[in-house]
Order: sequence, then C-alpha cells, then structure tokens
Amino acid sequence: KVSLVHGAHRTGRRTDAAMARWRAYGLGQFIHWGLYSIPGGEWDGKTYNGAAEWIRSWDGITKSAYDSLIYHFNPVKFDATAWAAAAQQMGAKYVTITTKHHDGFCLWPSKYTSYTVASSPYKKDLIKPLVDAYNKAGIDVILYFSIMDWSNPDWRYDIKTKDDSIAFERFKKFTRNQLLELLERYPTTKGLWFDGTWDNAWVKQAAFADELETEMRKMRPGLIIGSRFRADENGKRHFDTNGQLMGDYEQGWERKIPNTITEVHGNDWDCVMTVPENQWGYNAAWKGHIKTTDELLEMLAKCVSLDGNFVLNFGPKGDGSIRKEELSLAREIGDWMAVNQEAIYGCEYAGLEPQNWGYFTKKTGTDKIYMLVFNVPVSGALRVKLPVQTSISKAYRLGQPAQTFVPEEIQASESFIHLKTTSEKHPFVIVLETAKKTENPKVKYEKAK
Ligand SMILES: C[C@@H]1N[C@@H](C(=O)NCc2ccccc2)[C@H](O)[C@@H]1O
Repeated sequence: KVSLVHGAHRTGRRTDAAMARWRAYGLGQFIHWGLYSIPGGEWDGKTYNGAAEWIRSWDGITKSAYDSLIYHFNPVKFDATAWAAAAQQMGAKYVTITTKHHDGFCLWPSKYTSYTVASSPYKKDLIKPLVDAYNKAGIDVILYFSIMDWSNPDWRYDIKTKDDSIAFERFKKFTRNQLLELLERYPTTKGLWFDGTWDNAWVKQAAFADELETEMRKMRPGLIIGSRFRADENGKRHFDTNGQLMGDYEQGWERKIPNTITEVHGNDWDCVMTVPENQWGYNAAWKGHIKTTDELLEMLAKCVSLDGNFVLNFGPKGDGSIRKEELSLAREIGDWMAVNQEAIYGCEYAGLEPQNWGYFTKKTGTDKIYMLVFNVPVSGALRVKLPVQTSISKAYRLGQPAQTFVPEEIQASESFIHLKTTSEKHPFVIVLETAKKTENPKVKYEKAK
C-alpha cells in the first residue's frame, strides 16, 4: 500500500440510507438528449458511422455548422410528463439525464456560458420539468455531466504550455461553477454521473477534483458520485494506486456486463447500455444489432444477479419525441416487470453457484431466492445448489403462486426443479422460499441420555 492524499477516501460499500436506496433500484433509464439529437447521425446526406452524440468530432461536419444547431433547437414535442410516464411504465426506479454532453450544450440556462437552451428558440430550462415530472412519477434523478467540453475555449485535452495551464485554470473554475449551479438548481437530485474525464488535462487535477468532490458532498449530504469522476495523484482512474474503488460505485461497465462476481470486487456498480450496438444520442439509422426485449431483460437479470443496476439508454429526437421502437421496448420491459419486479427491486447476489438456465437473485435481508429463467434446458430440469444446511420450503412461479413445484432433492442442498413444460416463450421467475435446516432439539436431547 502506498500513501495517497487523493485516492479513495472509503473502502468497502457505503452503508448509509441514500446508497441503500440506490442499491435497491435495479432498473434505471439513461437519457441522451441535446443538439446532436437534431442531425441524428446524418449530415448533408452523409451518414456518420460513429456514435451519434459524437458527430461534432466527425470531419464530415464543420464545428461552426454543428455549433449553429443551437439556433434550430426547438423541441416543441417535448413532454416531460409523457417521458416520465413511459419510464414509470417500464419500471425504471431512476433516470440519468444528460445536462451537458461533450459538445458543451447545456440543457439548463447556465449562468456561466451562453451555449445553453436559453440561447435557443426553445429558451426554457429542460432539466427542471424533467426532474419534477420524474420525481412526481416516483423516479429519482441523477444528473449526467461531461467534464470534457468542446464548446469551451479554455478546455484542453492536455496541458503542455503555460498558456494551457492558465486557460485550464479558468476551465476548472467554470466546471466547479456549473456543478454547484446544478446542485443549487435541482436539490432533489440524488447524484452526478460524470463522463468525459479521461483526458490528460483533467487526470492531472487530482487535488482540485478531490476537493471539489468533497465540497459537493458537503453541499448535498448523501450525494452519489461514481468512480469515473476523478483520478488519484498518480493518474489512476476508477481504482486508485492501491486498487481501492474511487467514488461510491464502479462506473466502468459501459456497454458491458461482468460475467462473475469476482469481477465486481464487492463494490456497487451500474451498467449503462445502448439498444443499438453503440448509439446514445438519437440516431435516425437504427441499424446493426438492435437488442430485443428478451435480450435486455436478460442483461437486467444478469446485472442484478451480480449486485449491479442496469441503466437502459433512450435517445429522444431533436423535436422532443421518443422514437416508437424505444417506446415499445419500454412497454414490453414494463409488462415483464409488472409480473416479475419482486425478483429485481431490492435484490442482490444470491451467493449461489451460477447455473446455465439463468440467474439467481436474493431479496436483500431475507432468505427468499429468485430463479430468473432465460434458457430452459431440453430436460426441463433446473438444477439448484443451495448453501449447505439450507432447504427449500416452497417453490412457485412468480405471478402464479398456484403453480407450485416440489423440488427433487438429489443430494444435500442440491435439487432439481422440474418444469411442467419446456415450451415457455419468454423469461419467467420461480420463487424459492428457503430455510436453514436446524438440528431437531428433541433428537439432540435423546442423544444426551
Ligand atoms: C455514456 C457514454 N459515454 C460517452 C463516451 O464517450 N464513451 C466513450 C468511452 C467509453 C469508455 C471509456 C472512455 C470513453 C458516450 O458518448 C455516452 O455518453
């Protein structure tokens, strides 16, 4: 272990109520919305092959042409209540919304730059109606904020000269001002999801970022900040020089999911996921592999089974409407959650040996185990290996408690649940009520005679 001033300030998981609430979410919604949503991955009849929200960095578009999009941003179809209703029906317990992406366009009327919605035909703050509508729907809000800001002349990829460092000092002040402004303006928000923090210039700001994180946490007790915000004084990100997680949860699972519990290192984490292979902002094309509802449900189940939250991305159009494909995914996920949410919300890693038929989750604080079945074996027999001295007292189909199962015990703490049919077309859940096998005190007494 080396001594660090700006490494992790806490080892192990946070144990406070605010973090326990975050840990229980299970399913979240990500929203990427901004000027990039207007072109939607196309410009002058040409198609940009990267992620649509990065189109400003493409050589097929001039920076000034992109920046002029601000004069065309007028989302007349924007309806925060409708967005929140779709998220609520889907079963999302929190939403992460872009306040400012890498292009620097602010969806709130920031005092510290003119590159905001206030300078667009729309004029009005977009973040407040979203925060209010989602909170009203019982959904918590986390604010996405990109440190990297291509619109700000003081931003630097690296600091090479005296001028760079003078400019970047201004940029640091600007960044702090905007973050404190967001916390002031939206006091009900629960956390900040930082992005665009990989550049050398920011990675060199260990002391500044550490102090800023402390200041924000003081300003908003319970505030949740992930591992992507700051680096330690050796430039180490996500995990400091001693391998300790920075921030409150691991934020490295972008478009990927861990396969084993060991990869999670006992930390909280979220997985942020796109529906297409790699499109966060609205992309007109909707091409390549588009994940199906069952694929997304399996990702959700896998994340919760490994102690993580699954945050599914939506990319509203420039006019403020949500594309029909995303609305139908939200509805289908919601239909499944309406029956099976008990196996997702407030659940965690069950501590059982993974089986090929799907995923185990356990209701936090109980011995209730859920079998989330995605791959029905041709045998129809689902193997379950419980901790020693644990037995199954009840087994039934979630949502259909009359559909019970009598486990076939094949050896100590190992059973088969035999399905009545192997022709299920969609994922389903079996609940196992388990109990610790206790020695029968009477027998012990007789032995004592
Ligand atoms: C959440 C996503 N993060 C942004 C991004 O630039 N990802 C690329 C990236 C992914 C992982 C490490 C560094 C950079 C994408 O534009 C989305 O906002």
